[in-house]
Amino acid sequence: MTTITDAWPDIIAVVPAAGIGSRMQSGRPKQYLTIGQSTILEHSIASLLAHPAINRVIVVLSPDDNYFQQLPLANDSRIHTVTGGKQRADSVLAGLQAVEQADWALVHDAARPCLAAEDLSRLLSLCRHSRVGGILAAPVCDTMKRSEPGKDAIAHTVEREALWHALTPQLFPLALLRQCLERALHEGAIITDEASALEYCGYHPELIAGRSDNIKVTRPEDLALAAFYLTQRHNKEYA
Ligand SMILES: Nc1ccn([C@@H]2O[C@H](COP(=O)(O)OP(=O)(O)OP(=O)(O)O)[C@@H](O)[C@H]2O)c(=O)n1
Ligand SMILES: C[C@](O)(CO)[C@H](O)COP(=O)(O)O
Repeated sequence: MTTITDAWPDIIAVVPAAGIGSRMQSGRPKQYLTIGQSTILEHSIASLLAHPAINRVIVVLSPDDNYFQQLPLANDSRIHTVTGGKQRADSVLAGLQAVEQADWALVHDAARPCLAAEDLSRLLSLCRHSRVGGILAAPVCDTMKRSEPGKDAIAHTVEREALWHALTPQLFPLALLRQCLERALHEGAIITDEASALEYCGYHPELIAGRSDNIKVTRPEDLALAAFYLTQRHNKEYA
């Protein structure tokens, strides 16, 4: 039986999908490349809508996007679209500013199609006890080097204890995230994920250890890896 305490707060998902995927070197924006019968964007959104707490998604599109309207998603009443901006953070803020009412904002890259249900569930549990929110992240396993400025030469090794790869989704109180992003961008801060906007404003978001196969499809070799992970996950053949 579902009691009041089991009810989820009002969560809006925002999916930044307005990039051009230049590092992918493909003929179309990478979020519209296909794995199996679906685009990377569709896989990413499906992983969110598979959770009972997520029933509203704002997809942030490039003003030049000619692909989204061709997808079945375009007719899904749970999904709305807005136009993005020059940088990822501008696109995320555009999505957040289009939200009239929600308690929490869950931001997930369109380019991360391999999100596991158990990781999403563990991240979402933050909204039952956290006041700041947090992110999925994977502990660094390789030795990390910093290069000499402008040279492919090692300056020094970076201590990897307590070093994490930030992933998405990232989950924050909507009002707090919107306020921090607006301030950080207005003040010219370099913001590459939502957590960095909160850090800029003095907050310390929680880290939720997530699977390292929640990859962001960024370079050409990532597409086959994402297909492998999705095949493994769904025991289906994604040709
Ligand atoms: N102005 C931008 C830039 C990026 N993104 C989205 O943010 C996510 C992560 O960004 P990234 O992997 O850098 O995507 P691109 O910017 O498209 O890739 P590249 O930097 O190679 O051009 C992607 O889903 C991308 O579509 C966005 O919504 N708006
Ligand atoms: C948000 C992110 O995926 C966390 O690692 C990453 O910062 C996106 O960076 P990008 O250069 O916009 O892909």
